[in-house]
Amino acid sequence: MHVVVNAAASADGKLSSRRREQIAISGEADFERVDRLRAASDAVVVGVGTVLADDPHLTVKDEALRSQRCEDGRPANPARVVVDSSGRTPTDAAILDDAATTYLCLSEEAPVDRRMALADHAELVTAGDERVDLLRAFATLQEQGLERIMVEGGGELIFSLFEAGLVDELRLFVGSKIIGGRDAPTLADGEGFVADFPTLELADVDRIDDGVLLTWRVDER
Ligand SMILES: NC(=O)C1=CN([C@@H]2O[C@H](COP(=O)(O)OP(=O)(O)OC[C@H]3O[C@@H](n4cnc5c(N)ncnc54)[C@H](OP(=O)(O)O)[C@@H]3O)[C@@H](O)[C@H]2O)C=CC1
Ligand SMILES: Nc1nc(O)c(N)c(N[C@@H]2O[C@H](COP(=O)(O)O)[C@@H](O)[C@H]2O)n1
Repeated sequence: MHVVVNAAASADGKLSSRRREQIAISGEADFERVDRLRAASDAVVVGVGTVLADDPHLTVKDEALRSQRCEDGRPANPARVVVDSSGRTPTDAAILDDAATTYLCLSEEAPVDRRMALADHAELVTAGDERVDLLRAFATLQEQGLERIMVEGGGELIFSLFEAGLVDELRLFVGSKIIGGRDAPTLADGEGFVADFPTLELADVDRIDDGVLLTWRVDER
């Protein structure tokens, strides 16, 4: 399995505002790059915080890229995955439509009524007692044949994936906006590290529009 975290941060390092509303940090060229990365992936992963904030669809937008996937014998869109301990994903969320298979990674905490409501819309994976055990959940995804994984956020999930040692690569677009706010989400939120900080090796720097795409490989821990 190869896990790529892709996100867009403002010049001051925020993924969105303190209102946790979706903000277009990427410009047209970067959104096209993100679309190509989605098209090259077997699954696109987000945390339930992103589903509740953004109601994302997480499909490939370019029809030519979807057609190419079909010609290659793959589904038109990659699978979608939500990390959602207690099954808070609304049943009318865009991510649960018929455009792609969706996996909901739950923990044992998820109430039976939520499981029953969601089972009609998604494949349910249970891993972990309270929060989702990411190592076990990702192992189950791999058993389903999902090898090329793209994670789109948000900051809580990205921190936990670094903590679990699951990230192989980080692609961060830094855009030309200042968002500010001490409570605005950043790339890696959660508890934060105080020692054993994950370290990165810079692989590429590309200018895109008025921003910069930084590609790092994550060192083994
Ligand atoms: N600019 C960008 O590229 C992007 C920006 N965003 C922005 O980020 C914000 C949302 O991010 P955020 O609030 O951090 O939410 P996340 O999308 O990171 O989801 C976090 C939630 O996932 C659930 N979860 C379950 N298991 C785990 C685990 N092991 N580790 C971490 N989380 C777990 C938790 O909810 P529970 O306990 O209920 O399971 C947790 O609160 C929005 O404002 C959105 O717009 C999002 C993506 C990309
Ligand atoms: N790459 C990128 N740049 C930005 O500026 C963004 N705001 C995001 N957000 C992510 O994209 C998801 C929306 O996907 P759909 O268009 O609905 O398919 C959103 O939920 C964030 O994960 N990404």
